[in-house]
Amino acid sequence: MPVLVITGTGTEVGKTVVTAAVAATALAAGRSVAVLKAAQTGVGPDEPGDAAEVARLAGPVTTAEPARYPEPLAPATAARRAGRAPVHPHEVAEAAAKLATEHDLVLVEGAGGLLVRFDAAGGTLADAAGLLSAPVLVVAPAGLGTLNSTELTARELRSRGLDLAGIVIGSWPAAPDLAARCNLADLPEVAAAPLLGAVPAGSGALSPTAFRSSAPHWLAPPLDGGWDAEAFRVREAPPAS
Ligand SMILES: Nc1ncnc2c1ncn2[C@@H]1O[C@H](COP(=O)(O)OP(=O)(O)OP(=O)(O)O)[C@@H](O)[C@H]1O
Ligand SMILES: C[C@H](N)[C@H](N)CCCCCC(=O)O
Ligand SMILES: [Mg+2]
Repeated sequence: MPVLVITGTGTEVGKTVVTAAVAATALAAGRSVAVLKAAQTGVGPDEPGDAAEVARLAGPVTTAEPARYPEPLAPATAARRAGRAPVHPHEVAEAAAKLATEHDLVLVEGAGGLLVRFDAAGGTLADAAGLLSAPVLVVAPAGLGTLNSTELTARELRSRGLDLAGIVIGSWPAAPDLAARCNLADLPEVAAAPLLGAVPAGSGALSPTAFRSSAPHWLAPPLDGGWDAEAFRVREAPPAS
């Protein structure tokens, strides 16, 4: 069951653009792809959510969005304020496991960072990744401040026994400053995981055609065009649904 959970050091770090780059690369390698936005907040009923943005940029992927709440907040807070049922981690895991029976790769994008709460019990994307035993990709900013938040995220994943697949920089500036340049060596060091790519700043504004042809060049193995589905295979059986 090939599932890759995509989290970040926080919100607005480029998770959706990185998810689109991984999806486009997998599609270019001839794989079928599903994108599950675990919980979408801050988007109105008729607006495109993150999964739709991935499809726009990457191409024909199956999209899934178990729940959407209008206010731009953590899912647990947005659900509570909307008077609606929250999304529980086991529901995210079950949805991903089902999609994985029908696709070569399932990408699960969280909302904000790893420990953002989905429900009132404190369930998070980390819990969903644990239920799936799926590897987790961490999207990080390029510049000053990223070392601390990336190491905290990596430590939390390890403390839960989760597999940190690697780091991808969500928005690599055209003119990287000293901190960004140093971070190319320091990010994999503090995360104790490989740097698996960097998506150039502004890539989300490329035409879909340009995005799809460029995306494989932004990513390193096993995310690049060489494609190794085994890298995303979960370690254990999925939860019963
Ligand atoms: N490489 C990039 N190219 C163009 N725009 C980018 C890039 N990375 C990030 N952005 C922009 O920065 C903002 C945040 O990116 P994105 O929506 O991918 O964040 P996110 O980490 O997915 O946040 P969320 O927690 O809301 O899912 C968006 O406005 C997006 O257009
Ligand atoms: C609305 C936003 N774009 C995301 N969907 C949700 C981000 C929640 C972040 C909560 C937090 O860490 O403080
Ligand atoms: Mg997003």
